[in-house]
Amino acid sequence: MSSWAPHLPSSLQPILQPCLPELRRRVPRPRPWLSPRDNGTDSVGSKRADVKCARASQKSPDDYHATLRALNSRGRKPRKSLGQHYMLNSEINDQLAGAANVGEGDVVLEIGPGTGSLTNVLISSGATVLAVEKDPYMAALVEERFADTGRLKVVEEDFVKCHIGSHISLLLESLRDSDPEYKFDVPRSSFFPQPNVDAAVVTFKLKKSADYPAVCSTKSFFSLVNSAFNGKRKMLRNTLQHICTPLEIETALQHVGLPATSRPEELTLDDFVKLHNLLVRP
Ligand SMILES: C[S@@+](CC[C@H](N)C(=O)[O-])C[C@H]1O[C@@H](n2cnc3c(N)ncnc32)[C@H](O)[C@@H]1O
Repeated sequence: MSSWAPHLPSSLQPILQPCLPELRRRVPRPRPWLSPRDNGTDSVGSKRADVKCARASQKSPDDYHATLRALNSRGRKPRKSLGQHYMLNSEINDQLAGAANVGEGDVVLEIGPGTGSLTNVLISSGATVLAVEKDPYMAALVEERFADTGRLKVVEEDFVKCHIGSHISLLLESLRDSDPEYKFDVPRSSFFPQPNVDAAVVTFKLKKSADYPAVCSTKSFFSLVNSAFNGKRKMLRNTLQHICTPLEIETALQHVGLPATSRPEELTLDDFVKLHNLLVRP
């Protein structure tokens, strides 16, 4: 029998590829969606009909009452410490899945599924979802909700600390200088409980290594940029003192054609690359 090889979205391939052995172990091979007329064939036509059937059976509104019912069923109240603001607008979840171009056969990593409102849309789009949820009550709730689909594996862990997280940190490195594309606003009234700010959806495209600026060490480059922005609005000659002396920083800034009093928000990516290559020896 051939091993299960889910189609990975191209942007996630470099990241999820190393996780595939683990995904194969943890996520069961998706069960076929059985429609009443299903005759066991695996033709494209029957697959489409099956997905349609799954969509119809999966769709239930994740509105205010359903969310409250789900939380009450576990005796839970939203926890501020876990940022638990649940999405009440299924149209926004549809738009989210659309913005990420999620389709049949994709494998999606969802961090913090909560009650599963977005999970519902992802699974209905034909994706297999690997969800990492820190709250054990929500992990159990979402696992049960989609148990019969065979398309969800829940890992009850803190994403920041879990094994898959270490692979994804590579992804985040690639996103750091990748241009985000603004998609749409999500008003605060779409969430329960309502947060104090509105949200926005942005997409990122991973850069290929060839697109990266030529720095002698990616690690030390990101470390320098992080230190610079940690002291937001502070002069670089003060925030980078753990790398070299204020005089050396001022001299390097002048070499790049910048004032000795420069602050991080005044530098372009190219300026940071030049500054790094002057200050950090390989
Ligand atoms: C803002 S809610 C979003 C829930 C769901 N996606 C929705 O739109 O309704 C955030 C979810 O992430 C979970 N969460 C928070 N921090 C987490 C972490 N470090 N690792 C995994 N899950 C986390 C919370 O328990 C919660 O279920």
